[in-house]
Formats: sequence, C-alpha cells, structure tokens
Amino acid sequence: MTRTRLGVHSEVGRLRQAILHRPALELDRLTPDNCDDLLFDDVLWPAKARTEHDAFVQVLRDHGVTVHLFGELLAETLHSAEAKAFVLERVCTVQRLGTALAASVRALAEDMAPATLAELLIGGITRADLSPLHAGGLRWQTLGLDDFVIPPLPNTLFQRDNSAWIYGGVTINPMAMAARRRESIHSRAVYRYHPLFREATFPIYYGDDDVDHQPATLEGGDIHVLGRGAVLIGMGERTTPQGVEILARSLFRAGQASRVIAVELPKSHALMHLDTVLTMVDTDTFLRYPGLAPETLRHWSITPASADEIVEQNNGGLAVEQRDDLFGTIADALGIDRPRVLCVDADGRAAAREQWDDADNVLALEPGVVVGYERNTVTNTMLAENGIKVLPIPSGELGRGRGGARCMSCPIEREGI
Ligand SMILES: NC(=O)NCCC[C@H](N)C(=O)O
Repeated sequence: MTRTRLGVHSEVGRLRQAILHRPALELDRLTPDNCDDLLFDDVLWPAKARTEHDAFVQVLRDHGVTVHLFGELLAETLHSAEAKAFVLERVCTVQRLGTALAASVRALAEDMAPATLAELLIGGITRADLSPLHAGGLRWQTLGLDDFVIPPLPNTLFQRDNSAWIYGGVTINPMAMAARRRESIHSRAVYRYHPLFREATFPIYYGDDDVDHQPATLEGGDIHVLGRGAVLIGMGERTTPQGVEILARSLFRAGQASRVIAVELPKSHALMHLDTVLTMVDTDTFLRYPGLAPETLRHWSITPASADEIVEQNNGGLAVEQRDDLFGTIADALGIDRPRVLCVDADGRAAAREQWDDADNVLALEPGVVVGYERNTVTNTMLAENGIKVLPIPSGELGRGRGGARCMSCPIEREGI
C-alpha cells in the first residue's frame, strides 16, 4: 500500500499523489443524442481517448506522482459488503428506478463481481444489460432495450470536480448538474471504505451526508488551494454563495484555513469553473485567460468572525468584506508583493480558441512545471518564454468533454509552498 500523507497544501507544491479516471464503458455510451445532456460537446473516439489518457498518466508517473485510477478504487471499494450496500442503497432508489425495478436491479447488482459493478455504475446500465431480468412495472415496460435504466457518468473523467482536498481534509461536492450528481455517491464510498482512506483520519468538510444540498452546490474546478491558509473559490455556473458559506464555515471550524476569497464569474459554459480561466503555475505566478478581466470581477474576502461581529452583523459566523483588487487580495493572503499574471494577449482569437481547448487549465507538478494540452501552442510558448516548463499531453479526443489536465486530476497529496 502506498505511503499516505493525505492533504493538499497548495496549488503548485510538489504533487505526490492524485486520483485520475481512465475513461471506460461510459465513453462508448456517449451518442449525438445524449452528449449534450451528459455535458459533452461531441462524441469521442473512445479507444483514442484512452490512449491519450494513458499518456497523461505516464507523464505524471514519470514525474514521481503516484496515480490512483478511480475505476480501480471504486472496484476495490466494492469488495466490502458494507460499501456495496452503501452505494446500492443510494443508487437503486424507488425515485430513480421505479418501484418494481429498484429491488430487482439491486438484487442483480448485489451478485455482480466488484469490477463489473464498478464498470456499470460509471458506464451506465441499459435494459439489455439486465436481460435475464423479468421485471414487471410501468418503468420496465416503457424502456426500450437500449434505454438506460441508470445513465452513464462520462464526467467521472474530470476527477477534479466531485471531490476536492483542501489542506488536511476533503469536501465531497454536491454537484450543480443533474448529470454529475451520482459521481459524489461513488466518492463518498471510496473515502469511507477504500483501504487507502479508511484508516486515515481527516475532516470531511461538506457533502458526506444524505441531505438534499441543492442549491448550495460546489465543484472542485472552482476551488484553488492557494497555500498559507488561503483558498480561492469561483462562483459561476456551478458553485453558489450558499455552497461557499457552508464550506468556509466548515474549513474555519476545522482550523484548516484562515481565509476564503470568493470571486464571482460570468455564468457561461466556456467558463464553467474558475480553473477554465485561471490556474496557478508557480508560487507567485498565475496563468489567466485574457478574456477574463480581473478588475471587473466582484470578490469578497471571508474570514472567521469574532464573537462581537457575529452579534452585530448577524453574519452566520463569517466576516465578509468586499474588495476591489483581486490580485491584491491574493497577494495579501499569500504574503507576497503582487503575483505575476501571465496572459496570451497578443492574439485574442488564439487566446479564445485555446481557452475553449483548456489552455488555461494546466496542472502543476511542482513550482514552475505544469502539464497542458499540446495543441495549445500559443499559450504553451508564452509560458515557456516566461520560464514555465510545460509537459505536453495529447488532446484530440480527451478535450471534447471541455476539461484539461487540472480538471482530470484530483490531487490527494501535495506539498505546501
Ligand atoms: N474543472 C473543470 O473545468 N472540469 C471540466 C468539467 C467538464 C464537464 N463536461 C462538465 O461540464 O462538468
């Protein structure tokens, strides 16, 4: 078993361990009819996507990062009868499956080998997959052979979003989009029952219960662990102020962070998460999409409120102060003069095209060394000219789900700065 010192103490400190997901059956089940609903802009060539993903994993391993594959973690988790029951109780519900199917699908799933069950939970279950089943009920009769009894979760590829480590603990995120909500059930099971996490003690800040969290949603692509006790959170299409408040309170209570900076983002698909337009590439350096004008972004600095402030301001325990210079606020939090902000601003069209292809969504492996899609030549050249080393990975297929190297990885052990 791998040495585990779980915790993510910065965005750019040396990355030691991360969870990635090698895309499997779920990509074969993406069609022109369902890809929009499943938050993909196109269908993919699955075999090629897997080869590209293998190349990504290899770059990380060559750099000394221990990579855990989520499909394997889930399969190993489901070896435990308790874990299987935990997942099936939450997936095979009457609301999701109908009264007749809930019990019969659950009975079939109980008998499956853990690896098969993990594959189908992520890849989706069609009526044809259940062919020996003779069920009654309206739902069963309305389903065509190829229809999904349980839809696939192709965005499991983007491990960044459904859980996020922040300093010594993790948040298991209530996801904004219906197409991604079941992902969090799988992560809850892995963090509870997988041997990598089962014996460890760490706070779970949010989401590890069966409460209906909507609309207090959070997604990891919006969460940046800046380091030195600070956390930057984007509020755009996916993360709401209610979600940020709950997380901030929990982080402060656990003594894991001393300041949260919440920044409002334009609500658009191209900018669905903060990390599609802003990532950290060195201890004092950010990569920013030039279409995102920081001076126009409203942002707030959130710290734990004193007892007096709680009474005077009725603020729910959070001292919230609106600020007017985002990178100035970040500099304060990091105790530096002013961060360096790199931008492709010579060619607006190239910047826009490359942002769409996740040029600004790089994953730092250590200060000044990042992984990014090879296709984004203008951004990668600009980074190299500014002393940032880019390790390129292929992206012809992978990028069609609209996520880059940062989106596809969930760091679980990373050093501070
Ligand atoms: N952090 C990220 O920006 N993740 C990319 C998620 C893409 C996925 N298709 C989604 O819409 O949720």
